[in-house]
Amino acid sequence: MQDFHHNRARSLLANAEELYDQETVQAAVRRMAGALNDRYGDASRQEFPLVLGVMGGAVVFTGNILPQLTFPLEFDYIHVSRYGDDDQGGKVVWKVVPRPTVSGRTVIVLDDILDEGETLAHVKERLLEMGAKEVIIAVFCDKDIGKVKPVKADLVGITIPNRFVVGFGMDAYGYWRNLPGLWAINPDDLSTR
Ligand SMILES: O=P(O)(O)OC[C@H]1O[C@H](OP(=O)(O)OP(=O)(O)O)[C@H](O)[C@@H]1O
Ligand SMILES: Nc1nc2[nH]cnc2c(=O)[nH]1
Repeated sequence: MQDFHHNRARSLLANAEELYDQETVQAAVRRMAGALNDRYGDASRQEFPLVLGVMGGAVVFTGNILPQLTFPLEFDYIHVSRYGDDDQGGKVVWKVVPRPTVSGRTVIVLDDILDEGETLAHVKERLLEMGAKEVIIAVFCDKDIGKVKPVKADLVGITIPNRFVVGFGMDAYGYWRNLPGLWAINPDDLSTR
């Protein structure tokens, strides 16, 4: 079984195309951190935002950007999944829901990707229902799908082409969340697109 996964993961990567290397990814994260620091770093604002990472895909983005934020904040996470181990989205499934601490707060949501926008539209709606004062959506990448999305990101690292990507926290069939750059899977290797 381990052979199967090892070989499948290797073959997916061998056929994939690197779209953005590690340096480009890190430069985008630095730009995003700078933008958030400009907005929330002013001591006179007296704010204490709640930063929420959307697990699992946002784990790498979150881990990279958090140490670059220079203002006081509280960190927590939620866990939502719509793709599972598939390359096409389904129903939004909540695995860890937001805690009541969101009430009355400025909530900065960190996620790896805005694709069709269903996940973050759901997340934003739930946070507002729970009494968040304001929900700021910061996504590492925004996929150019050529359609209007149900939610807009307030801050985007990289706008990417309409390809299924892996790396920097994102997986294909459970593989390659650990890549430091962003790679597009070969369409021939996708099961449903
Ligand atoms: O804009 P959408 O089309 O809704 O897709 C975006 C969502 O898809 C990914 O999560 P996924 O469901 O793959 O779970 P994961 O984070 O555990 O990989 C990603 O982390 C986003 O949350
Ligand atoms: N890994 C991965 N997950 C996604 N979730 C929504 N779009 C994508 C994508 O392009 N890649």
